[in-house]
Amino acid sequence: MFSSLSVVSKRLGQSSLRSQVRCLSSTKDFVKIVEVGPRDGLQNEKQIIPAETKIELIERLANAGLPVVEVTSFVSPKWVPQMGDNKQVFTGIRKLPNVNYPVLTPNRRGLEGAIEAGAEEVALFAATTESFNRKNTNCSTDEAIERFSEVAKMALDANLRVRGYVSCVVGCPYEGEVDPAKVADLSQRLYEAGCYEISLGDTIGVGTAGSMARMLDHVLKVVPSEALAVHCHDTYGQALANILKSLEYGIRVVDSSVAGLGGCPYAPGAKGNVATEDVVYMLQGLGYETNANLDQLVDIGNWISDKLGRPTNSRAGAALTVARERQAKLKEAAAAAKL
Ligand SMILES: CC(C)(COP(=O)([O-])OP(=O)([O-])OC[C@H]1O[C@@H](n2cnc3c(N)ncnc32)[C@H](O)[C@@H]1OP(=O)([O-])[O-])[C@@H](O)C(=O)NCCC(=O)NCCSC(=O)C[C@@](C)(O)CC(=O)[O-]
Repeated sequence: MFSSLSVVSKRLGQSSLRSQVRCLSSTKDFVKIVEVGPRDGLQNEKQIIPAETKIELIERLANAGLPVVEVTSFVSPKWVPQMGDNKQVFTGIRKLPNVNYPVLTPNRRGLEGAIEAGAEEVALFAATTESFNRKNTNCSTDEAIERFSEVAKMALDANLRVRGYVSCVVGCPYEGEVDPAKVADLSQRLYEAGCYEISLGDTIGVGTAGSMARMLDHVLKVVPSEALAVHCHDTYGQALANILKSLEYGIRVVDSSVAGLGGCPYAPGAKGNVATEDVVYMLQGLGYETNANLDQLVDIGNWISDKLGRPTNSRAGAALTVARERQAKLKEAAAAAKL
């Protein structure tokens, strides 16, 4: 049984989101990209990023054709000060009608803040290990399950869409290798709590195509591929391979972060998410539709990296920038030769 009947009807409403997104595609197989840079990326920055910069980033990402841009998180500012401007950012963005703007909420207080700001979609999260839950949200795994079940119910009652994250699906920074059965169990609980989509987070980027496959073998027994996403950090340079493996398993939702921003403040050593530019480049090469404009994404990645004072972490972004410059020089030289 994939889910309890009590949440099926609410999830059916939520699944219209998936079909809306699929309509964007014509004949090609569609992969939905969930851009998490403004939240997962910027939550990990040491420097304070002005709210205006975050707002511009979110608006530009939506304008580049991405169907989902995770905006911020309504977590305790004592725990993650970088997201302390959540309400200002959420209410400051000019929203496009066909784009979803989820926000992360760890507890009832966060949900109330999200609703007050006008959010229509929230994302809940829990990790597979006791230690990570303690470090990230100051509670045990059982308490995390209790919390997200309560918050999911409240959110669904308020007619919000609910997404879920499972953190540490392959490895945990405190406990090491993770048993895939634990991932399946937590994914099923989130699904049964009413999440329309469960994002499987390789939080510290230790996964390989092999360990992803073993984990997916378990999860797909309890949650259908249509309700799964992958969220791959690129610490070991395996993220694209892991996404490719997930595509083979029928998963068509990929979380990514422009310029490869990010990491989790409670996952020491974790690198950023896989870069959105790299994912789009790979998906285009495979013949998938994403609705994303790669040129615009490269510009956005370069722009936000400039703001942060460092080069982009996107390999495709960096390469395409060099290729563009070379192209421009060749054009200039050709024009000069004509004179
Ligand atoms: C869950 C808590 C709040 C528990 O933290 P706690 O200290 O146990 O909570 P508390 O209930 O005792 O409250 C402590 C203080 O925070 C306030 N508070 C309490 N809740 C909120 C709230 N929602 N918004 C604003 N304020 C809040 C509360 O009012 C109180 O304020 P005080 O009375 O001391 O002035 C805390 O641990 C927390 O905020 N953790 C979030 C950590 C986080 O954001 N981590 C990163 C996101 S997860 C991630 O990145 C992984 C993911 C999703 O991307 C996928 C992957 O890669 O795996």
